Amino acid sequence: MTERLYLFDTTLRDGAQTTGVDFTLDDKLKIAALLDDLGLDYIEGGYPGANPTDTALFAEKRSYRAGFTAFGMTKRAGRSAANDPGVAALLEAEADAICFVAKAWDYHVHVALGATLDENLEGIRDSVAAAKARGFEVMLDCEHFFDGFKANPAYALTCARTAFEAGARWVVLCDTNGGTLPEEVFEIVGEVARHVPGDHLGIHAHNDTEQAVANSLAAVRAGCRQIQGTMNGLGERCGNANLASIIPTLLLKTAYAERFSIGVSADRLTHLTSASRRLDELLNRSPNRHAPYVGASAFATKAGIHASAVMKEPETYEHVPPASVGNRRHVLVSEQAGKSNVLAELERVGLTVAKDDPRVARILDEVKERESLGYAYEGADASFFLLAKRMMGEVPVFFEVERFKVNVERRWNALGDLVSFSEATVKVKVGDEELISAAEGNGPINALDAALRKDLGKYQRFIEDLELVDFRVRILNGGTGAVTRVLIESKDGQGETWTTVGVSPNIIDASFQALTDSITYKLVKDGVGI
Ligand SMILES: CC(=O)SCCNC(=O)CCNC(=O)[C@H](O)C(C)(C)COP(=O)(O)OP(=O)(O)OC[C@H]1O[C@@H](n2cnc3c(N)ncnc32)[C@H](O)[C@@H]1OP(=O)(O)O
Ligand SMILES: CC(=O)C(=O)O
Repeated sequence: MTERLYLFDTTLRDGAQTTGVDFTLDDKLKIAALLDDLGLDYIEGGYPGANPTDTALFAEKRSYRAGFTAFGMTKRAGRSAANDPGVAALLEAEADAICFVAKAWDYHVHVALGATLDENLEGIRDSVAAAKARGFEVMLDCEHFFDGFKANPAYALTCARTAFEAGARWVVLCDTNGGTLPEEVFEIVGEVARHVPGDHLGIHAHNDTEQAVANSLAAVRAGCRQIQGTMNGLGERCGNANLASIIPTLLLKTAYAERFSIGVSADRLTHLTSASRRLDELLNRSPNRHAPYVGASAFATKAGIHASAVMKEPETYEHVPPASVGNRRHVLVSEQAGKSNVLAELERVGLTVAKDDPRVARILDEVKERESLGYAYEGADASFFLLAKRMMGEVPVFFEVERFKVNVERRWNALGDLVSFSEATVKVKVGDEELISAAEGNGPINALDAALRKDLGKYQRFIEDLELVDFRVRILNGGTGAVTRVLIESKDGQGETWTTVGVSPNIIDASFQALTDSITYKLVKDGVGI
């Protein structure tokens, strides 16, 4: 018989306190739908009354499987809950649950609130009771609980007990400053669980010593049955406990899976990677490649010795199957690679070659030689595909670039503003036909890209839907010997994306290589013949 653990997501509330993150109402609705789809038990939407977005979010009834939760402060000292505008906004919220925040550290009560310890307890008691009387499921976040417990255990415990006795379903112990260590969390939660039943206790851990996940798990082992966290670890300062790490750990690691059950099913777990990446996409943030479970590198193998074993049995270097979290295995080709990496990568890009085929060793040598010059194929699948296909003699010469020219000019315009213009000219040969195109752009690469894709003769119709979506530049070696690596991400109308690489001491030249590789890849992948 397993015990139920409840997952509480605060991406939309504590996650909104992340530097650089601003949610619109539409973002919040999309993210809430993603979280609900995963099977979380509670979604904390925000703080009604604090800002127009959150007020609008809670102005209408939202229908989620999860308990939709409004967050806010307990009543202020010197007034009743009924006369506190902040509490009133919460009581009016279209929500299933209310999560109050209250101080649990005597020092904070004195310094931050300027209230007495009893006034703070009264704030907890009256606010919880008022929300409970209105039919909400009520929770209380005990802010600074662990620091408060270390300073004055009796008072911190009294705060927790007061909330429980006033009717709070959950009393959440917060490591607000994020400096508590797992062994301390374990010990303190164990102590609290002797006064408030564990199935009413939650943990809210911040990541300031990078142990928010470990602290949450320690709290569970010590008795807490609700875990608060955020997707991708968003949150104030260094973030909150990352639910994208906690959820698979609870489901896939025997020590937890045998003891506990959660609302996320094994089937929903396979949506985790896409949920994590969609969140980043909505926030316009690059996904963390190295994120456990969901990162692009979480199941990537670079070292030749590892790749050789992974090709025989993936479990040799994987702690869980990548598909269980909706991620995938990736065997990279780099200068750390052996033939197994090349074979795996060839297979992944759809090229089947026998291990003893002499071309495999030649491709590996070429990759290593090029990586020593600054190329990186780990993130440039399409250029690797073309390199391998070219070495097999399977890439036709669709077009040859005879020359190109780029002009960048800065000048005053008629309105008296200083503006810059870029113009490019490209001369290509397609079969026997010579074509010259010119184009303007908002920068030299943009102009070059536009000129190159303006007229490719008989191939033009095949590249009309090609679009450049990202452009990344890295300077290698530094100093006078510096070379530039450019990675270009392209996309087409079929929704496919691919990345190509170019390297040169000259950034325009490196970009041009990546651009021409991108066009060639598009033609090859779409099976365009000569
Ligand atoms: C640990 C956490 O993450 S808690 C979540 C914190 N989140 C946020 O603060 C984001 C949203 N907050 C806001 O938009 C604003 O702070 C508001 C609307 C809530 C309040 O704004 P203001 O009324 O201008 O107050 P301000 O933000 O300057 O200060 C907070 C006030 O709340 C009081 N307060 C803080 N915590 C509590 C509490 N748990 N119970 C009662 N009062 C509290 C403080 O003493 C301070 O009061 P003071 O102005 O009389 O000194
Ligand atoms: C409530 C909360 O976010 C904290 O104490 O960190």
